[in-house]
Amino acid sequence: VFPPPCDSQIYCSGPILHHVQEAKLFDDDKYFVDMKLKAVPDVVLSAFHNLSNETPNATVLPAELQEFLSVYFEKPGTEFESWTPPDWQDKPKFLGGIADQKLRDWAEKIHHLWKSLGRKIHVGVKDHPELYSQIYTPHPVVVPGGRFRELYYWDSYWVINGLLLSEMTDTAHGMIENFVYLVNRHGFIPNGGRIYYERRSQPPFLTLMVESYYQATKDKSFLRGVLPALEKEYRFWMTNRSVAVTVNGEEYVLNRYYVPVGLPRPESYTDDLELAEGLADDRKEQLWMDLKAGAESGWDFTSRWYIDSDGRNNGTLKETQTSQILPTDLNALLCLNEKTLASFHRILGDDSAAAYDQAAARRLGAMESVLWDAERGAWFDYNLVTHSRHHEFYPSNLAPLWAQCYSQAEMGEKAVQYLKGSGALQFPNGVPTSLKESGQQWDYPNAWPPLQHMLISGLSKLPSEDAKDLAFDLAQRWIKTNWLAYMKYDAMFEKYDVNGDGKPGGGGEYEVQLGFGWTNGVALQLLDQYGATLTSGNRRLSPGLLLPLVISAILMLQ
Ligand SMILES: OC[C@H]1O[C@H](O[C@H]2O[C@H](CO)[C@@H](O)[C@H](O)[C@H]2O)[C@H](O)[C@@H](O)[C@@H]1O
Repeated sequence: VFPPPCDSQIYCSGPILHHVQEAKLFDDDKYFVDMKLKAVPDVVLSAFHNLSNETPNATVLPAELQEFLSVYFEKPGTEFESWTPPDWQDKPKFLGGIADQKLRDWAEKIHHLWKSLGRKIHVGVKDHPELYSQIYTPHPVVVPGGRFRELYYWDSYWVINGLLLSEMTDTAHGMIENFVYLVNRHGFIPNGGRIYYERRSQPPFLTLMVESYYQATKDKSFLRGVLPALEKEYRFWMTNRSVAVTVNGEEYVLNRYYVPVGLPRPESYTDDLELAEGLADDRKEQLWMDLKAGAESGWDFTSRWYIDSDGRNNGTLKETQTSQILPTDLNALLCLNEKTLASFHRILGDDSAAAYDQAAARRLGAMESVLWDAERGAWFDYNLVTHSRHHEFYPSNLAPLWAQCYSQAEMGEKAVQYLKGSGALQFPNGVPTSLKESGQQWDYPNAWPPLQHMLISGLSKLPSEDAKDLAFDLAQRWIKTNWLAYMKYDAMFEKYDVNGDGKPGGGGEYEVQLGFGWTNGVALQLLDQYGATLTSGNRRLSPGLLLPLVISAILMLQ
C-alpha cells in the first residue's frame, strides 16, 4: 500500500535493484544506486528482462550481472564537474583569534578542506534526470565526504556555519538557495541529494541556516525572498509529522519522525532485507518504514528508537519503532524554528510574527507537560505505545537548553545537575550518544559533532559560571579528540570514539567516513568561540571544575 522510496524502477524498486544488491557485487549497497545509466531506463529495463528470461528460474549469474552493469551503467561520481569554490581565500579573520599556534595551523588546514569537499553538479543531470539517481540542484554544494558524495540536509547546517567563518558567503548562499529550490520542488527537503532519499527528510535545519546567514550578512532582501520556503517547510512538518497526545486530560501536539514509504532503503537494500527476514509482510513493511524514520531523524541507527514487546526502550535493531517516539530534540528544534520565524517577521516589519510566537508558546507548554521530568531535571523522549517517557541518557535530553525552549531559569540549572549525575561526563573525548553499546553508530562509544555542538552551545547560554565552565571543558575535550586523530591519520572523521587518544568512531552499517563536512564545521565553530583559551596540550581545567576537585582532595587529606 505504501509508495516505494522513489518512482524509478531501477534505483528504488524492481528486479535490477533486487538482483544486483542481492549478488553483493560491491562492498557497499550505496555504490550501485549511485551509478549513472548509459541508456534510458526503458532500454535498460528491457535489456535486463531479456537477460533474466534467458536464464532458468530468472537467476542471473554474478558474471552476467557484472557484464550487464558494464554495458549499461557508469561508475559513481561522474555526475560532478571539478569545482573549486571561487570565494575560498587564504587566512580568514577568525584564525587570528586562535591563541594556540598548533591549533591555529590545524584550523587553517581544516579551512583548506572546503576546497576538496566542494562539488558542482553536471548540467547533464538537469537535462537528463532519468539517467541519474543524483537530484539536480542549481548551485554547487559542500558534501560530507567519503561514501556521502551528495549533499545531506542536516549536515549542511554545520557546514554552512563553518563556511561563514571561512568567509565563503557565496558558497553558503548557494547551498541555502539549493534547499529553497528543493522545498519548492518537493514540498520539503529530502534526506540527501539522491532520488532514493526523496520521500523522507532529515532534522529541519533550513530556518537556522538562514539565521546563521542573516547574522553574517544582515541581508534583509535575501531573508524576504526565502521566507515563504521556510514557512512551506514548517507547514510540511506540522501537517505530515505531528501527533496529538493526551496527558492528564489535556491534548498537546508534538512532532515525530515518520516515513510512510515501503520497501527496503535502496542504499542499504540487503541490510534491510536481511533484518526483516522471517517477519510477516505487514511487520516487514512497518520495520522498513521505521528504519526510514530512523534515517529521517539523522540517528541511523540507535537503541534510542528501540521499543521491545513490553513497550520498553530496549531490544535490538529489529525492534526499531522510531515513529512511536516523540523526540525531545526534534521538538526543541521546531520550537527554535518557530521562534526564529517569528523573529524574521519582526525584522521584516510585517504582522505575521504573532502566529509563530503563539506556536512556540504552545510547543513550550507541550514540551513541559509531556517531555520535562522535574524530578530527574531533564526532557525525555515520549513513547506513544506505553504513554510514558524513556529515561535513558542521550545528549538530546538537553536539546531544549540549546533551543532555549523552557520557561524557568531553574530548569536550566536542574538540567546541568542531571548531566553531571548521568555518567556521560566520565569520558575523555566527548559526550557519548548514549550509554548503551548496541553496535549501532548512534550509540556508545560514538560521539558525533552535531550533538557535541548542541550540548556545548546549550550549556554556554546558561547564566551560571558552572554551566559555562562545563561548556568550555567539553569543547576542549572535543577539540583535543579531533586534533589528536588529525595528527595520527591526517584526516577529519564523521564521528569519534569517546575513549582512547584521538580514535575514530565505528559500528553501524558502513565504515567510518573521512572528510568530513559537519566535523570541520563544528571544529571551526569551537575554535572560533573558544580560540583564546583552547589548547592542543593537556586539558586546562576550568575553575568551576577545579574547585570541586581541590575540595575533595582536601577532604581526603583530613
Ligand atoms: O546509508 C546509510 C545512511 O547514511 C546516511 O546517514 C548517515 O550519514 C549522514 C551524512 O553524514 C548523516 O546525515 C546521518 O546522520 C548519518 O547517520 C543517510 O543520511 C541515511 O539516510 C542513510 O540511510
